[in-house]
Amino acid sequence: MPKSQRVMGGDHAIPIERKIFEATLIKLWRQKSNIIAPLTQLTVPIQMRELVTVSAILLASWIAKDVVAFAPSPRVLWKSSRLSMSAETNEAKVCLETLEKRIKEGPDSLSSSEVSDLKAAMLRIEDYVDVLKIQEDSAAADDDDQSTGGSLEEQLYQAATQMDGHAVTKLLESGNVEMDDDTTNAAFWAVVNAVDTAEAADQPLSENVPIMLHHIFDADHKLLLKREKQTTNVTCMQPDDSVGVGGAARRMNYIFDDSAHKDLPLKEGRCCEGGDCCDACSRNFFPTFALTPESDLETFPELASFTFNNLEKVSAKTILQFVRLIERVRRTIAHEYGLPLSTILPLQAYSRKYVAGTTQKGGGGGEGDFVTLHTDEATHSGYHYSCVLYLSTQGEDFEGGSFVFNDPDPDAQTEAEMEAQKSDEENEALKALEQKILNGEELPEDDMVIEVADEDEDAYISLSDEIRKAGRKMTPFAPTRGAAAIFSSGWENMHEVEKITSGIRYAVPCFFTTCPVPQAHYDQMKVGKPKTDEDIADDWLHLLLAHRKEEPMESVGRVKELLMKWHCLCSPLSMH
Ligand SMILES: O=C(O)CCC(=O)C(=O)O
Ligand SMILES: [Fe+2]
Repeated sequence: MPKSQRVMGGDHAIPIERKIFEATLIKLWRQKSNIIAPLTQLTVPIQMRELVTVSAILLASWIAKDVVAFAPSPRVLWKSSRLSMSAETNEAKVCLETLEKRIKEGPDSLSSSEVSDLKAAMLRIEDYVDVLKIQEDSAAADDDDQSTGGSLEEQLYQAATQMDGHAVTKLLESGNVEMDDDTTNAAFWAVVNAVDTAEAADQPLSENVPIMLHHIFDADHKLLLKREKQTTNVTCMQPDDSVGVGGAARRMNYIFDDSAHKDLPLKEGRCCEGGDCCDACSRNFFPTFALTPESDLETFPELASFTFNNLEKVSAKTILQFVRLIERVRRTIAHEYGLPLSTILPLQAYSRKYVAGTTQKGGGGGEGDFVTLHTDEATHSGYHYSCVLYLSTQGEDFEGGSFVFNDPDPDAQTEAEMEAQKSDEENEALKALEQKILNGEELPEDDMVIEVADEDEDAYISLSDEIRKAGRKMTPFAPTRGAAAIFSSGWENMHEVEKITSGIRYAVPCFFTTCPVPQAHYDQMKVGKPKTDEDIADDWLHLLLAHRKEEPMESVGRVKELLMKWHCLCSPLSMH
């Protein structure tokens, strides 16, 4: 029987208007952005019963959450979209009736027993879903999909949500259809579900996981190209080691105190030690690098403190989301700087928490309320391209804390010029005075005061700030959640983070290198570069997704391997 007939069987029609649900869902969507991701699945045409069942689960979880914490896992959502039995739909109907009451009569209209009934019904719906049956259904439906699959967009959406990597590849290769935001998002949650299911069953990951991830990463980058971007081209700079004692010290690899950073003698050109950078440098701002639900700390709580070194308690959805964002940055760098994707690897990426009133512990990622002026490539010679992705919004989550590019001010006078100007002005004034005296003019009292500089008494600026900003041109950028700055890591892009005066600021700095990994390093690995999609799936599992407790040395080894194999994990075999 074709799948569409099976699903649409009229006997179990549910007497609830689709449009009521759509309206309610849109309302909820606005109110609760943390459930937006699964909801976006509903904007494409889907079967009435699927819609009703998914709606019931989403709404029920939303209501139950107001009373007790309860949320359906993405796995349940995914499975629920495949329900086709009358029993489940009856449960869904009961849920919906209770929900309708709640929607009509307001949040307090449900008694606690109705809430527990609702929760019990939810659990029963979950129980009805039989993984094996779903697999059989989708296998049986495969052929039917070919003939009755609807528009290409619908077919793509179906294939993506069913984790049918090969069907997605075929449709995309036809060149007649692309993954839009909804399909990409649905595909992402389908992957999360597949990973969670495999983990629960202690099964290896299917080859469809990397295949779908490659398509998601491709789509993410194409979709980003349509969003706003502001680019400023800048001249690449590097330290000029031929100058002075500082240069001699740098030639000996002596590391300088940061307070001297802005005074480093520089020359034009890219340093890019050991790598292969583009010889043009720039700064790029993307106000919506990540969409709101993608950087939501309620949906992805572990994004706030993410490090590849400790994934033991991090959910697969957050790990996948973090990787997805970092890969979006990597692809953007390749695109912006015209570099082959395979030549760019992440060297470091983590979440950084800034707390007002704290001091930074150590140079790296500890808490603190500011970051002193620095150049990323000076911090690590392998950092060639940088990105900071923001998870908080200035003015909402914290005050202060602007990201600032700090450049020499071309219009600023040097100290010698300032002195010369001062004495010129003094001389002029003296000459004028002399002339007046020679002319026998009477001198008003004011003329006895020689005005040499404008002093604005009101504009108070601390001495340390005055020194910090003297002769510098500051270009501040106000962080907002989901925004990102991507820039070349050289001395042309010296930057700092201004002191945060209140609140907490979360950011994800990530640094990329163009230094090639020597083949010998791959050869030393227990499992070398992946050769098949199954190999890539195994690498995903072992390097990122298998939750385990590790000794520090184990995790260092794993992260090193992860970063070296990043390109292999995140791009299809044909691009390795
Ligand atoms: O948090 C920021 O805005 C910038 C952080 C930064 O510059 C760094 O980690 O190198
Ligand atoms: Fe930095």
